[in-house]
Amino acid sequence: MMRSIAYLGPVGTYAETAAIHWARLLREFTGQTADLCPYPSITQVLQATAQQAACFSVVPVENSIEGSVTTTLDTLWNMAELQIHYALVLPISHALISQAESIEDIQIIYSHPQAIAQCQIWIEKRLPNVTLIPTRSTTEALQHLSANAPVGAIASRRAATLYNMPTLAHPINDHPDNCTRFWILSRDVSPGGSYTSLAFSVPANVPGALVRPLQTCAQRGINLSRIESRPTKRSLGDYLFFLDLEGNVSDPKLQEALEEMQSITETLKIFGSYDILTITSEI
Ligand SMILES: O=C(O)C(=O)C[C@]1(C(=O)O)C=C[C@@H](O)C=C1
Repeated sequence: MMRSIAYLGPVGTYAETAAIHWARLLREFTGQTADLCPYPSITQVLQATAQQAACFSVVPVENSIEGSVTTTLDTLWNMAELQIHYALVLPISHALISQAESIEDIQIIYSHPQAIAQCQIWIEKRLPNVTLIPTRSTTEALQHLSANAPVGAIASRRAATLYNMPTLAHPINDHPDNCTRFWILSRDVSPGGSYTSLAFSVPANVPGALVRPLQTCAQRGINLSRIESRPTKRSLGDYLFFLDLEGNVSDPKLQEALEEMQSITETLKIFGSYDILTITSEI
């Protein structure tokens, strides 16, 4: 059966690279083939699977330099249907792409805010007066390039090749080991694995409101590998908490912790248990 994988497009994004790797892994694991469907925003990528237009959504969730991709976390919180099947960690290496004669000629740089943030020090040093304009993806930025305008885009070298555009500098990310974690989500129950992700809101902003849910894990020796807070958007100072735990939902210890957590949180959403794969091969 042909399946479809939704990703943040257009063709040439880092999310597409993650989706291509996922299509390969899916073929290896299950023998199933999949076609790739680009969407213009992360929200639409997630909605595609929630609304059954796609079987999987591939979305960035965290970057080693810039931290969380907040659109992914905020959209998932409002979407009960999706479960994480795998996490893929990909190396991210940015290029400055432009038809300008030299780097110093560039007056405007377009890119995805995450990519701009990952190259802040380089931009400050080489182009301190440049105007930075956010786009919905790194390859969307390439659409603004022109031979007659002093503009540049930050995207991958793969994107530069695909769109036949010159690379003026590479790599320009501020840290060489830059990598982004992507989640592969589906409506099906997650397969299980070494990590469990969840999010909760707390009943009231009172002492212990956060510590009590965390203690359910600490008391059972369950390691917390990540915690992130996001505003509930209900009122200032009111937060949701996203946790990654080491362990599988089916572990009795984790089951007990989650049952207790359920009783002391306002809303608890469990996004499933999955394994993390680090991708080093090129596509
Ligand atoms: O714009 C892209 O190419 C994306 O795939 C999005 C995205 C992100 O949102 O984090 C993915 C990886 C990089 O961290 C930069 C941008």
